[in-house]
Amino acid sequence: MSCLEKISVTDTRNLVSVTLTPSPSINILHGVNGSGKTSFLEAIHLLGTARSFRSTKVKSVIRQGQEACIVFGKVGAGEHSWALGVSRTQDASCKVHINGESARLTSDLAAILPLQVINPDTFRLLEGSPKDRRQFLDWGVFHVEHRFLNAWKRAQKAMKQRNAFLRNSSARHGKIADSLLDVWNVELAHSGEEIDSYRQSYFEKLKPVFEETLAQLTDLSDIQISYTRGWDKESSLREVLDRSLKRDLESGYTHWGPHRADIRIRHKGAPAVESLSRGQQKAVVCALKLAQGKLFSESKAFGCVYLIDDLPSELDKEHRYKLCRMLGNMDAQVFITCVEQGALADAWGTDKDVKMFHVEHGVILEDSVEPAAEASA
Ligand SMILES: Nc1ncnc2c1ncn2[C@@H]1O[C@H](COP(=O)(O)OP(=O)(O)OP(=O)(O)O)[C@@H](O)[C@H]1O
Repeated sequence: MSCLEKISVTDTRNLVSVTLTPSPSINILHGVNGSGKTSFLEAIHLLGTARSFRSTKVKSVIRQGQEACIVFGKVGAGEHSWALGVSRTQDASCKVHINGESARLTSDLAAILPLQVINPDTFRLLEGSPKDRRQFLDWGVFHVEHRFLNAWKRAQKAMKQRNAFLRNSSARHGKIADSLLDVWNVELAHSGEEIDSYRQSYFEKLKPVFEETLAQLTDLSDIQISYTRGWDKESSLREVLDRSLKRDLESGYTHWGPHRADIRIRHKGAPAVESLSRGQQKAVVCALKLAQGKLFSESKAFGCVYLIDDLPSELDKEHRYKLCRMLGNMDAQVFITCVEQGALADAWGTDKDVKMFHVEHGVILEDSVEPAAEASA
């Protein structure tokens, strides 16, 4: 599995200077509200993506009064090991180092430290916009299909150019304009079909794993998930782009394409968000995230790292413990936050390497091992 063997965090929210040696399996961070638990997960996220999962404004992540936040980590995956370093400064600049060398692409970080986040935002998979579900889907596709990123970039570029053309009425006349539009239509149609084929084949693998995971987690039945590609399933994207040109010109943007893909999640035929309780919704979104982690580790020689903020919230004891055991059985390193130390204390058997950390005013200390346990060790 991909495993964070050591991490040092400096000036990230209320964490002044924290160094931890986590368990390769389960790590629990407990402490009262505002102590710095989520900030620690955020620091791991910075290390794996150079971004926060809480805010698009990097300034809010840097400790007040400081110039930069810095996170270092040592990551082991199979036989390989990497030293990662990420720093973000007040002027929004970003420095990424991989094994001492400066790296340009944050996608390089994501490939080394693949992260799965489960937090209150994860509910957006049900209640959010198609963009949230596309991002979820594309995380999986990106990690299993290396050609996806290139196709995605090509589609983004072609879409941007096509939309600029649609909006610019003075540039829309004459033969040159027609041939330019044709170039972008061809490029968008080509890359869009390619993206769809990767998404479709990933979704076909994800669906049964999701259904099996959900059945293990809850007795909820009648949940259906389906993939829609973003344009009429009977026609090629090229045909659809040509057909919708008049409408696209009127509104100044491209109506159909891979940017409209979505995953539909329904319960008894209606949108799941409308009929499921909050706890049932959490079970569904957790099953989606767990399924994605399982597929990931099947396709790679290593598993991903889970960041789970406030695991106990919304779940009763039975579902909480089921989720914990399923996480424990996965090929994954897990970081969980909770308020009460006892909330998850006996969720795993003694065979699991569980480390508990107490978080208080931005200081994180590993819980001392019970004297009795020490004596018998
Ligand atoms: N840029 C910053 N500089 C310094 N402190 C900050 C900054 N941003 C947030 N804080 C403070 O950091 C503390 C830690 O917040 P965090 O969200 O990590 O707490 P938490 O332990 O996850 O709490 P909860 O259980 O309520 O989710 C809070 O007291 C917050 O006010």
